[in-house]
Amino acid sequence: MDQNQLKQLVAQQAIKFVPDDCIVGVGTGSTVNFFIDELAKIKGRIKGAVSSSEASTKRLKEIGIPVYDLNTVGPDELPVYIDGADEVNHHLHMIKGGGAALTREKIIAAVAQQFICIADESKYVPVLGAFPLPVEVIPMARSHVAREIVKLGGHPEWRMGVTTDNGNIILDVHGLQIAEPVKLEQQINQIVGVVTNGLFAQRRADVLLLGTAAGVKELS
Ligand SMILES: O=C[C@H](O)[C@H](O)[C@H](O)COP(=O)(O)O
Repeated sequence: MDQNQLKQLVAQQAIKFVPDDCIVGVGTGSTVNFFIDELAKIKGRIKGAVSSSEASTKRLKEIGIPVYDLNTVGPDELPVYIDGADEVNHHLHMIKGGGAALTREKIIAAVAQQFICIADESKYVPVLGAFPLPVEVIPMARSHVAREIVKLGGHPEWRMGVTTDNGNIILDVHGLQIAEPVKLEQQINQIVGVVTNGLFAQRRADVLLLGTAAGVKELS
């Protein structure tokens, strides 16, 4: 099976976590795009979605799924958030933000009762950090944040030409072997000018659906 087939497989499995009549949290990325295709097949049994990016919102609307403003949706109405990851470890800590949607993703993940991560097996790693850690930064703070990240041992690189849905820039931090994800997530978020970073460790996934050649493995 190729990578896209594995992504489709986990997207199909994720549907079983979507209760009837609910509002479902929808992430961003190529794996989630397969999930949106699956949602199209069951759209009659859900109320709608909240979305973590303009790109996912557009896809959801195209297939006729109503997209709610998160401010009008409480945790009781949001049983599940489904999203991909760039890397995930056995604690279900993740690196996210390869598609620059990390901040809205983290906000929806904070509200949802359950976070289901869907990923193909290439994303499953023993130690996070080979994938450069995305950090969303207020544009005027770019150089300051970059200098502070160097003090933490990282090598930040400005993702040129990319503006997030929130009007900010992304620094991709190379060279980190992330032994303590919760601590590093906090340290980077404390730098003035950082909106948030792509470590999802304080709020990790509750369930990982991992697409492998032998089928979908469920870890929790
Ligand atoms: O900003 C993007 C998100 O965090 C994605 O969920 C992540 O990059 C994984 O995307 P993909 O499913 O395309 O590998």
